[in-house]
Amino acid sequence: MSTRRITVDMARTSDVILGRGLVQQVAETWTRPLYLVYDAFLEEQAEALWQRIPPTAHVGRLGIPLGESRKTLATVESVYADWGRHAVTRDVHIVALGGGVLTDLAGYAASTYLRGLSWTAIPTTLLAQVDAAIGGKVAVNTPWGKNLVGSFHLPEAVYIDADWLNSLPLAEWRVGLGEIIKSALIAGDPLYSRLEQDRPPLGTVTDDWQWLIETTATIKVDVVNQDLYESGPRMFLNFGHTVGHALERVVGYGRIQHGAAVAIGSLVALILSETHRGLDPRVRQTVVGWLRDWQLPTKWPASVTFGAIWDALSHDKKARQFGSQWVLLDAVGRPVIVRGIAREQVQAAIERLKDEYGVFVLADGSGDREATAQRPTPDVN
Ligand SMILES: O=C(O)C(=O)C[C@@H](O)[C@H](O)[C@H](O)COP(=O)(O)O
Repeated sequence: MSTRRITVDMARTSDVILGRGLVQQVAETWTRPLYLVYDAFLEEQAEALWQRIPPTAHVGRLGIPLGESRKTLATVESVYADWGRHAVTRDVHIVALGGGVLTDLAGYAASTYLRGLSWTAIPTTLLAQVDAAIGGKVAVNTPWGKNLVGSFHLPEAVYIDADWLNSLPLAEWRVGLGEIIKSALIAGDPLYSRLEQDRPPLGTVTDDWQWLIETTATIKVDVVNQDLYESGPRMFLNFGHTVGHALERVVGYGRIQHGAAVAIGSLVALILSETHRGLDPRVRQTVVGWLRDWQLPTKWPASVTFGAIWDALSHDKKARQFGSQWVLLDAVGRPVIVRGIAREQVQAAIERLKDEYGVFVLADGSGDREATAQRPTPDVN
């Protein structure tokens, strides 16, 4: 029998557009039917944005109270229900306004409703601007693991306006720092050397911050361009997240900030990089200095046992039937995927972290309420 191969080959693009004040300008030009999903804590800003969109484009809007603990399928269902009420059809474009939790959740709802609606992300937190909103990974958490139910659904556009960050509480700036540090470690210079020279204070958007945001976003775009579906180099973006996500699951979603969990996870990955790949220990010293400067943790949460972490690691999305895979470093800018790290070796790395930096008691209220504490942004009116 002769065989024939015909191939579906579809190019997909996703524009990341950076600039101050750009969202307000662009909203006035939106004419197709639009539905706005936003973090309920951004009610005032969402109202201002809605007023800028021509009324003929208005289909509906929904503010959802969010936080990592509400990034669930139940919340997605409440979004579907509202889309059903508004008779959302395939030509309706979804606009998602908020932090990483909101863009992950709204993007996931958009990827599944009517088998996929087009969407645009307007990230309003540092985490979302440098990482979460870029690259089309959309997901919700399950009791078994972080972001376990999700898909790859590229937003048509991501509008990164750093002015949103001027109203962000310091704790929420810190949530995003873990991703900037991760990007510096996997991509190296110029980001790494810039952070070595200077770590700008949190709280106000300056030219230094604009540079850090644009550079980190560009690193992410470059990696996603090589490997949208994470079968290779995109795994590097998960540096520090293997143990980070396990910590979030073990202590309970929203009970530890994502940035704090990634900071601790990055130190474990650096220790393993030293023992398994010969990474220069001075890299870890440098990173510990950055974490201390920016008041991110270096210690291990006292209540978290190794057994619980090990169980949680089995749900890491990089794991395969043959076992776990880790993102480690041969050197700054030279990440590598490593298989076959034994339980005792992971345990030894965590014990070493505890010995060298100590443990801390996770206080109530140290959790992640990304975006929820954001105050009205003066420039959206
Ligand atoms: O976009 C990616 O790819 C990343 O891995 C970026 C991570 O920083 C981000 O937290 C992502 O959501 C984690 O991906 P996951 O597949 O482990 O859920």
